[in-house]
Amino acid sequence: MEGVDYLRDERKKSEFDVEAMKVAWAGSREAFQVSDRMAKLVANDPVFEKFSKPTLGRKEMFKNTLRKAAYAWKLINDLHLTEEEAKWLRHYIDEPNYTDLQWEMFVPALEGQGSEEQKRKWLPLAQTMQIIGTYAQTELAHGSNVQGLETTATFDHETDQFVIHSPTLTSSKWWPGGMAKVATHAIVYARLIIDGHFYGVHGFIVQLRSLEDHSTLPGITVGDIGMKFGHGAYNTMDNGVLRFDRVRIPRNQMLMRVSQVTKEGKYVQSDVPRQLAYGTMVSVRQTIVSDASKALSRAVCIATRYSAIRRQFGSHDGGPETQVIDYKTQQSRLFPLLASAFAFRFVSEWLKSLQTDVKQRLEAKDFSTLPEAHACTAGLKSLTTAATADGIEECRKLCGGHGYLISSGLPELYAYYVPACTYEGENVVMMLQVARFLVKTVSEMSYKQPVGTADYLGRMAPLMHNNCDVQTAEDWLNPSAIVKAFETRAVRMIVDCSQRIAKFENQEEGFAELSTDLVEASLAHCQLIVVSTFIQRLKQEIPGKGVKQSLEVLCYVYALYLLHKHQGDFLATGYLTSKQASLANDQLKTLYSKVRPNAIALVDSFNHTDHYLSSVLGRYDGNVYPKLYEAARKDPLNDSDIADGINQYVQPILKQKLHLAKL
Ligand SMILES: CC/C=C\C/C=C\C/C=C\C/C=C\CC/C=C/C(=O)SCCNC(=O)CCNC(=O)[C@H](O)C(C)(C)COP(=O)(O)OP(=O)(O)OC[C@H]1O[C@@H](n2cnc3c(N)ncnc32)[C@H](O)[C@@H]1OP(=O)(O)O
Ligand SMILES: Cc1cc2nc3c(=O)[nH]c(=O)nc-3n(C[C@H](O)[C@H](O)[C@H](O)COP(=O)(O)OP(=O)(O)OC[C@H]3O[C@@H](n4cnc5c(N)ncnc54)[C@H](O)[C@@H]3O)c2cc1C
Repeated sequence: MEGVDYLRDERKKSEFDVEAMKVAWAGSREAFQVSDRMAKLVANDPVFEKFSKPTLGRKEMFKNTLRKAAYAWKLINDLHLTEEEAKWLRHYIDEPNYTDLQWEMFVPALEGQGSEEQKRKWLPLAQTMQIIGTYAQTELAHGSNVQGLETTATFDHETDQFVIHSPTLTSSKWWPGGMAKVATHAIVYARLIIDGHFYGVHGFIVQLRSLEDHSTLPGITVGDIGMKFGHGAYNTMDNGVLRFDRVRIPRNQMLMRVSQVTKEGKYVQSDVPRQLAYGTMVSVRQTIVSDASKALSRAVCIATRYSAIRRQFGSHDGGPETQVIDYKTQQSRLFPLLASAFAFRFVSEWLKSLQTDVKQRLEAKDFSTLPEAHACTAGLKSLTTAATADGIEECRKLCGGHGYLISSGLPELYAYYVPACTYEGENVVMMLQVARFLVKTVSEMSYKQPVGTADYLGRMAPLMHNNCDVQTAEDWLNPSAIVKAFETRAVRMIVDCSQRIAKFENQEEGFAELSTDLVEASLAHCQLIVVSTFIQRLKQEIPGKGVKQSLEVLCYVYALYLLHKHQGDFLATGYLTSKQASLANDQLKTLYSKVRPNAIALVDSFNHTDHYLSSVLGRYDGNVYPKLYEAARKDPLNDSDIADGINQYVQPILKQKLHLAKL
């Protein structure tokens, strides 16, 4: 039997309706149709071919990506694609480039932080790509600490302009995507100075390049920051360094939704919180959570299909060896990742709806849910990107030696994905933001009832004193037992930290001293959100034979896997006995055997095309070995029998050996 037959047999074992599961994964039939259409459009167009990428040099690779981005823009216009379709099209092209910054950061920054007048002027230009923008916040010496940025924007009364300046080497803008070679404009974050007084960091629209010939404008020095981790992965992007030598921009190019500077040089703070200036980061963090489920599902799809094809040991009387997916150890590494992909998918949908709600409230001048939205996006960004990056690497290992080949698709995916742990808020820094929110919520509870994702903190008394009543492994198949366990663990960890901080004379010092425990407490809170969201999603109608049941199994796998992984927390907080933790682990093993027959169908439900996966190991048809062989044959080193350099550097050594032998 060949890999093709193995996957065919696996698909026959499925206990649920795969087409219905595809819809559940996508969120709705319409969402499925849009993404499916765009995936096929990209996969079937030779312009978007990407197998040659690993063999290209940096310049060729960059140019190739520019060509694809230009072609994609033409398709978007020629085919009159909707915003949603265009987003999926860019996603499936699967090459980081300047358009990510244009659509995910530059346009949202104009939308979220521009005044109505500024939006009228700049948005049409950006939306039609008459200008190309980037988001220039991070500097050589400051990224996480936004208030520590050094670039200055000094108001000049006489000319009614701001003077944008890089006073030091360390103030050079460093990292912004698309900035080195493509962006014509940037939203530059700088310290606003009026009459020698500092008014905080604000965003300014600054033109970097001529719209006529693309040359850099006077006073601007811009370039690429150099090659990044992984060959093809993120090197299609021109992350840049940028310096300003007293560049002048009109006053009305400071983003003025949150605060304004008048012609007289007066600083006016609107009646909106200054944190709204960080709004672009909040909205991108939500997109990053959604992207995590896509990246993890991609790695899991490859590792699961290959695990069903790969056989090692266990052959008796010349029969076939055991499929590696049947090893319990393989299942215990793979199936929690499969479950996590679904969990992240559902939490990202929930986060999107939370954000829509916050946006509507902001328009009505209700800012009450802003801190919670910030904590949720920051925390879930951190949780999902960390788990996804680790998960991709685990999938690579699950594929044994072949996982190390570029043709497996996994090394490039990892290298492309791992910076998500750093950009848009370094993950530990983000978890500390969650901790601030939680500690503050606890400290305000005497006069303010916690709501939303923190409402369980308001049920502190019972949660602090109750004990788990699970007695059998079966008892763990109960959503309320699971939620109660996660709530209790989180509440006890948060309260413990809060009480210990309160003992410090200086609360900031206490927070810093306890920061490692606080990060763990924040993680417990965020895991509770993901687990609860999964459980809530299952309360909704989910059509299709066996779909809901399969998702229920995955939900339990996700929750009990976390419980097992963090059993130290659950035991230390005194809610569980070691016997109950061990029963959870027993149940987890039973659940793996329920996932097993459905594993291939579950990864088919992601609806990933072979083009998107770009993996010989993850091919839909399972024809792995012939295609691995074919891919290897295509390596440039195999172009000739005697490679360049052999005659020059190897033959002389061999000949020298002959000479020595004669002696
Ligand atoms: C191809 C890529 C693959 C996948 C990508 C997929 C999708 C993504 C799409 C596109 C992206 C493409 C490529 C990535 C490009 C990357 C871009 C970037 O990285 S841009 C730069 C991002 N930088 C950061 O995120 C910096 C992180 N730092 C901060 O956010 C803040 O400074 C920090 C939160 C650390 C706050 O520091 P602090 O000094 O404490 O804050 P401050 O005094 O300013 O504020 C205090 C007060 O405000 C609260 N607060 C902070 N932030 C927010 C917020 N955003 N909203 C609401 N409230 C906020 C803070 O908690 C505090 O509150 P309290 O006073 O304690 O109550
Ligand atoms: C691929 C990529 C693309 C990017 N694109 C852009 C872009 O388009 N525009 C842009 O402006 N920026 C961009 N960035 C920059 C990115 O946003 C920053 O790198 C990120 O915000 C982290 O900041 P940092 O580099 O200053 O890390 P640092 O803050 O210096 O982190 C270094 C270490 O210090 C720790 N640390 C920092 N502060 C604390 C604290 N208070 N408590 C405890 N530990 C702490 C961190 O946990 C980390 O371990 C990009 C970065 C990458 C990698």
